[in-house]
Amino acid sequence: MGTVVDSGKKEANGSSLSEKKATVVFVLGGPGSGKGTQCTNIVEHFGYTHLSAGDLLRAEKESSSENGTMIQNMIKEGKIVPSVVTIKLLQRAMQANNNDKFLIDGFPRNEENRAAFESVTGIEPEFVLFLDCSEEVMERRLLGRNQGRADDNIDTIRKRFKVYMESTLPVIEYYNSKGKVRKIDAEKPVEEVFEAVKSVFTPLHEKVHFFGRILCSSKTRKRLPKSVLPDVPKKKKKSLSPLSATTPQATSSSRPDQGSTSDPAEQPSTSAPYLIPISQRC
Ligand SMILES: Nc1ncnc2c1ncn2[C@@H]1O[C@H](COP(=O)(O)OP(=O)(O)O)[C@@H](O)[C@H]1O
Ligand SMILES: O=c1ccn([C@@H]2O[C@H](COP(=O)(O)OP(=O)(O)O)[C@@H](O)[C@H]2O)c(=O)[nH]1
Repeated sequence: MGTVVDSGKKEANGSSLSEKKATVVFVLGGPGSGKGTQCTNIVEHFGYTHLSAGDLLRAEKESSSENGTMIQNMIKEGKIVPSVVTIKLLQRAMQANNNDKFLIDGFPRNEENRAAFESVTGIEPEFVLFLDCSEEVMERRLLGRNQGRADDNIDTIRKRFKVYMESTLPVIEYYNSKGKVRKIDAEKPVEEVFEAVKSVFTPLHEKVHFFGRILCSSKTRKRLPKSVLPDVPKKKKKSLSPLSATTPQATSSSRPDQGSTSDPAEQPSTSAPYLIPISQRC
């Protein structure tokens, strides 16, 4: 669960996020990829608290005389608000909530956001849900969103795409190099995207720890896509190729767009097929 690397980090009100042992999942993807839409579904099914960095900033813009104008200008220009402001809002929201599972939507947007969040809160994400979508589809969705947002116009949308490509994709690459990215095809209809999202979250909530490994129930195993599980030999017979087991990498890859990790430490046990290393998240 969202690794707490430092229990000494305190927010202004004196209580520590680390003490809450918060599980954090970052939800990333371009503007209009469907982050907010899928977060709503995840909240309903898996009991997370949804924190949209953009929503928090928009609320702060309305209430803060100190930062209101700055936030308004940054959003209008599609720029990234300084980490210190966004992280304070996220910390406050997490502290104010009794839940210990948070979906942080639309953050971190750049390397500075990422490093500052980890250093200030002492929390690393459990994983990063990456909603992958083409600019063409995202642009169409944003222009049809109709929520009266100051940044859903074609000029600002183009600027947001540029910032996303230049600043946010490197963050996704960073987490991918750590095996933490779960990539989803976000161009499909909402329900189909959520089916894929569910297959990422479900094992996390049904796992049973067993000597440092995760034991999947056969029920869970039946629901998992074949590609995320190692092969299960029907009978105990000698394999011609002991290294031929499928690696459970359907939703995670060594780059967001391709491939899989080849780290032997990350490979599943082929001798005990129902026991899967924790790092493979079932
Ligand atoms: N899979 C989808 N297919 C079609 N439209 C979608 C899909 N997901 C979201 N939308 C719509 O696209 C718009 C942007 O979605 P939203 O969840 O607000 O994206 P984000 O939070 O990533 O900016 C909304 O109007 C939403 O209803
Ligand atoms: O961590 C964040 C999240 C959002 N924003 C600003 O808020 C805008 C809207 O972000 P949101 O996530 O609400 O919408 P999206 O662009 O993903 O549709 C962005 O373009 C940024 O200007 C920011 O500066 N930092």
